[in-house]
Amino acid sequence: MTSHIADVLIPLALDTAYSYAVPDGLDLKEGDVVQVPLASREVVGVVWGLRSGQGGNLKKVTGVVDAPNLSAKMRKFLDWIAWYTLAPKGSALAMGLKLVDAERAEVVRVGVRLAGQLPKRMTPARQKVIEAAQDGVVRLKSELAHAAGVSAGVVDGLIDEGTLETVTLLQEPVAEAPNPDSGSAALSDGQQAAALELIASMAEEHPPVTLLEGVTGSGKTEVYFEAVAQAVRDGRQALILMPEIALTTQFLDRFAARFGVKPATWHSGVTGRKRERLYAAIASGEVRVVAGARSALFLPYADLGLIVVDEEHETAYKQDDGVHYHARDMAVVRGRIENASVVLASATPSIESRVNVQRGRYRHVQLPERFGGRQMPQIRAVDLRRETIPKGRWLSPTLNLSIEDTLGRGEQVLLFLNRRGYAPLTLCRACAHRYECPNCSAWLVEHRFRRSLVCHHCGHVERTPQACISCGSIDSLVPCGPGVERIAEEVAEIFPDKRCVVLSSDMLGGTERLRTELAAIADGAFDIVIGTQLVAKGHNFPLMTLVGVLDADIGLTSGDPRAAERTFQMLQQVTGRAGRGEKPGRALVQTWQPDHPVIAALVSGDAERFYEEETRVREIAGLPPFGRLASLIVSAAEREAAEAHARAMALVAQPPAGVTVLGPAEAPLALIRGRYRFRLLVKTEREVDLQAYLRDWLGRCPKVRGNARVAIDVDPQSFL
Ligand SMILES: Nc1ncnc2c1ncn2[C@@H]1O[C@H](COP(=O)(O)OP(=O)(O)OP(=O)(O)O)[C@@H](O)[C@H]1O
Ligand SMILES: [Zn+2]
Repeated sequence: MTSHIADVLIPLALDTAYSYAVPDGLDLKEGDVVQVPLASREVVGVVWGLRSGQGGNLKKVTGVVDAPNLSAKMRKFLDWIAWYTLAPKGSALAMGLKLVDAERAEVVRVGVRLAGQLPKRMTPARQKVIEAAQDGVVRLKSELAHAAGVSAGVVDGLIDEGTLETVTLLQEPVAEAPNPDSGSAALSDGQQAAALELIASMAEEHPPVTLLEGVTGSGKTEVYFEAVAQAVRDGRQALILMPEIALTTQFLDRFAARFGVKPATWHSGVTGRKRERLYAAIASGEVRVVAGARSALFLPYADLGLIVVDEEHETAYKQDDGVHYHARDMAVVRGRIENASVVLASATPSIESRVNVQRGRYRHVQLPERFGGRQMPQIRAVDLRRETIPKGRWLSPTLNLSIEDTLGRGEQVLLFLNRRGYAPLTLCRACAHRYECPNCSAWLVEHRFRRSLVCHHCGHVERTPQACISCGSIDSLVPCGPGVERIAEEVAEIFPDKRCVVLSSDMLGGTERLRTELAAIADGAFDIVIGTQLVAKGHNFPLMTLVGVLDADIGLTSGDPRAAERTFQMLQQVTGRAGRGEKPGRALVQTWQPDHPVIAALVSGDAERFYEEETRVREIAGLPPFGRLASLIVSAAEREAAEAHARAMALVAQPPAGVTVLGPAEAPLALIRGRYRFRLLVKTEREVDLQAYLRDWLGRCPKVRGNARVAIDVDPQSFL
């Protein structure tokens, strides 16, 4: 008799599957979720492979867990991610395995209703229950007891007597079925043509990746909704990935207007039983459309026909801890494995996706105009070298005039500054002490409203002191530079009778409050909105006609190779919030460098010029997507340990032709959360197998000792 061996992958940072003997009589399939012994514990894992063999001295699989089987496609996807990111396979699995926790498994709900037969012995309490149940409605036992004003025992007694009968209550569906033909949108000709192109491509034998590029306010959402409708008609599932799913009330309403119901949503705020039921319903195919954050990419779809990546250029798609993956790129991989169409939507696509169009790897569908004949905003640079702004103020006279003018017409203004808090740096006027985070190499940011100094990297908070902690002087602290709170103060002084709101991700009241405020802005409840990048993305504020960018240069000076691209995208997005309603919009961009290519391209409205220039710069420098990058961060609690290990790694790098290894160098953020960081950067030509080189190199590296760690980031988006 041949017995079987199961190779079981365990969702821990382990790179190989462990072998177990399959006990007689246990019928296992690949992808089954099982329980196995590991060291002295029992853990859950997934059968990654099955083979015949004796396995005499192997430990045995304990049993099968009642959780959806992980399909071959899903396992292939997870293997691929582990290969690409160099993460342990078990860590990739951990992202894909959201187990049904047996202890919290849903209790079947039982209801009762009148069956007719009277009890042999009638009591006043029983009489009350029978009266309360007279209407024949099915109620939970506890509800009926409550309605009758008796204890649950009385209800139980009547069940035993046959007076009441029990009925298993149906669970509410996790998500209702979207109707693809519910509120068919009246698309513009341009939208119609774009939608048809997407739909046609879905029927191809190997569905392509399409870049859906449309200017801000062109109505991309309505276009990809048509592709979603097609997936639903085809009986397949659709996934819409979004960077800020928690703030998308407007989006959910638009979905409901088109499909009759809201989509299922998946993000970290969906917890407990809801999460488990959703997971199971996605695996069974019951849930047809999911709108979710990047983690929704790891759900076990039964038959995925379409993936939309909305705002595909967003940095929020990159996960920068644990498994370092980019959800946009992994969506393309998953689409290929599932034979699903992939639509990347953006008004400001990444250079990567643009180049993929040029290389013929992606299709290109464009919407060059705004929906409903609306005009793009007029954008002007305000040259800060020519403006006289009083010390401690940031709004230029030119901007102030425009604000006044706009408010005078009863329209809305957005002031954009991508800095949270009151001031990015605090120093002592007496001794020049600068307030710095004890755990990170970063200044503490003053949050005046909370009366505290906060580290934006590790969350360290201290109360803003009355006396300088260094020299003891009283009232000597000065804020340097502006954050949104400080701008709000200035605005309140200049426009005292206007309704003003500050929006940033650290707002008190959290997501719930943000949602309310965003809706209030759309309804015109505020005159002036001051916000960080949070307000720049995706929102539709119909009354907003003026956008003022307070400091367009902030992002341009960082050493990040993507600084220009990021700044361009951000400015294009935020200025794109102006003039989306009936009235035309304009934008004023305060800058010290009006001739900078990014600012010049923005003002001229010639995005093409920017893309061409930036693509050329990347090509000459051999930067992505013309070359490949990986960053290795070595960190440790002691600076010497981190540096020594990074140096030891560099010694055995042995880069072959086409590969350059730079560093180690102290990372720009040399200390985060009490860990010192050194960085090695690998740069290769495009044809080089980067992963193979990295594996080879890591194989030669000395073992990490103590608390040192090496984090590998393929295609890094952050260079801090
Ligand atoms: N076919 C349509 N019928 C009615 N309204 C539409 C239609 N298409 C778009 N709109 C409206 O036009 C506005 C802009 O659309 P949408 O938000 O989809 O633009 P977008 O291309 O996603 O822009 P951005 O990239 O700036 O977020 C919205 O208010 C939307 O409701
Ligand atoms: Zn810190």
